[in-house]
Amino acid sequence: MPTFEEARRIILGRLAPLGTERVPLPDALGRIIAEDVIAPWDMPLCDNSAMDGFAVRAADCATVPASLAVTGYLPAGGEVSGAVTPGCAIRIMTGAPLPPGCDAIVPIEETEGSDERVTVLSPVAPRQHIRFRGEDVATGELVIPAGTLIRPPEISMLASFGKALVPVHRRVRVAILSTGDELIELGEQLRPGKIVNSNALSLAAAVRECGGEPLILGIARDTRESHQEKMIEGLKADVLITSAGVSAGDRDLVRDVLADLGVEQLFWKVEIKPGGPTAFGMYGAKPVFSLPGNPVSTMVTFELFVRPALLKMMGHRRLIKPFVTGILQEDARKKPGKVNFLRVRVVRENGRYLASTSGDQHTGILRTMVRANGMALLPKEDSLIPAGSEVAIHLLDSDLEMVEPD
Ligand SMILES: Nc1nc2c(c(=O)[nH]1)N[C@H]1C(S)=C(S)[C@@H](COP(=O)(O)OP(=O)(O)OC[C@H]3O[C@@H](n4cnc5c(N)ncnc54)[C@H](O)[C@@H]3O)O[C@H]1N2
Ligand code: MOO
Repeated sequence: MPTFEEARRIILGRLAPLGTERVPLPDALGRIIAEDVIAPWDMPLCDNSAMDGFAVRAADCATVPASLAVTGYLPAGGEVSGAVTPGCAIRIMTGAPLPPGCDAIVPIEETEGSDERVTVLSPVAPRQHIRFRGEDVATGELVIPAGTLIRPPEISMLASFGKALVPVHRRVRVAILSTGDELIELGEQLRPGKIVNSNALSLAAAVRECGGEPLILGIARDTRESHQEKMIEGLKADVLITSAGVSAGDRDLVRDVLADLGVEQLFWKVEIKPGGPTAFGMYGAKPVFSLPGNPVSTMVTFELFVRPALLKMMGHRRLIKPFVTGILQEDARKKPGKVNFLRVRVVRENGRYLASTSGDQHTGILRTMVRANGMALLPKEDSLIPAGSEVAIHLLDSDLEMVEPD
């Protein structure tokens, strides 16, 4: 039985980034850029003013106060019409192109005067408050290397260089199939023995959260025919995730039917709890994840196995959430033999992560997952991890690092 790290290596070893597409710039947020971006022109494109004030010749202001005649006005977006001549200044706004003849900008606060004449009050150094052509990026420079995650700053840079369409790795299309006769869909009348197909929705949300496109296939009933029909549909997507029907029950048909359809199983069962019965296979180049049905196990195994896989397929290089070291706040007990992921509530105090159990750790208890914002790794052979021990924790949400305003 593989450890969870071995299982993840098997999965990632089989996957490669999907192809690329060109998308409108506003839609590129969160995607991975697929080609290097080289600056097609200098940025800024011309020398311009960094301040609202006056374009001057520094030599004219060698001794202050210096009185100069105002001979023009250049707003941002304005066109240069005349030069700054000796003894003169041009009123200029931030971003306006520099008129010839000037070699410094004096901020308005350092002057006084009327529309016709200005008095410069403070000493002026040549080149002050000028943004020079190409000082940000020069033509031909590599500004965004392929493989970069597109965030608002990359959007800004791409927009500045006129890139209306951006080459990015494709979003992964992920088919989600729930299995089981006990399932009803959200909105249907609930009755004893039936449960809402919540896994389809939590999985779709998790897929969307990491940038993929979920395709919910609905419910396969506990017959081979129903499984087959839905799985054939699901295998048309880039990835198929099934939930439930993967342990030892007499109706656990998932692995059998997948095998009949030509999915090569690479592992079944991983040395973890929750999530032990997870299976993984490949259908050609397409990964197929068979996650256990308990909603908690479904979400934990998504985190450990599916998220890194989807990220890799979408061109990401950083695939795995890091562990932080936390301090366990109470004793934790487990059976030896498997790594356990303890659902924990983590708080940050004086730079340390303090982790308390979020409650009953049975896999059937969903509330404990809702309360958790981390998963603490309890080592395979331990049976008692005493309060005060250091544990490795995967943080599940970034909200933890935020603080409330005073
Ligand atoms: N004899 C054994 N029994 C079980 C084993 C085992 O090794 N031997 N493993 C247990 C473990 S661990 C888990 S986890 C579960 C996983 O079982 P399955 O993946 O086959 O899932 P089911 O038994 O069909 O369902 C488990 C549980 O989850 C509920 N469920 C299923 N689908 C959904 C859904 N779409 N949305 C919400 N909830 C769902 C289902 O009703 C069950 O309560 O097996 C143990 N048994
Ligand atoms: O894998 Mo099951 O999730 O241990 O309960």
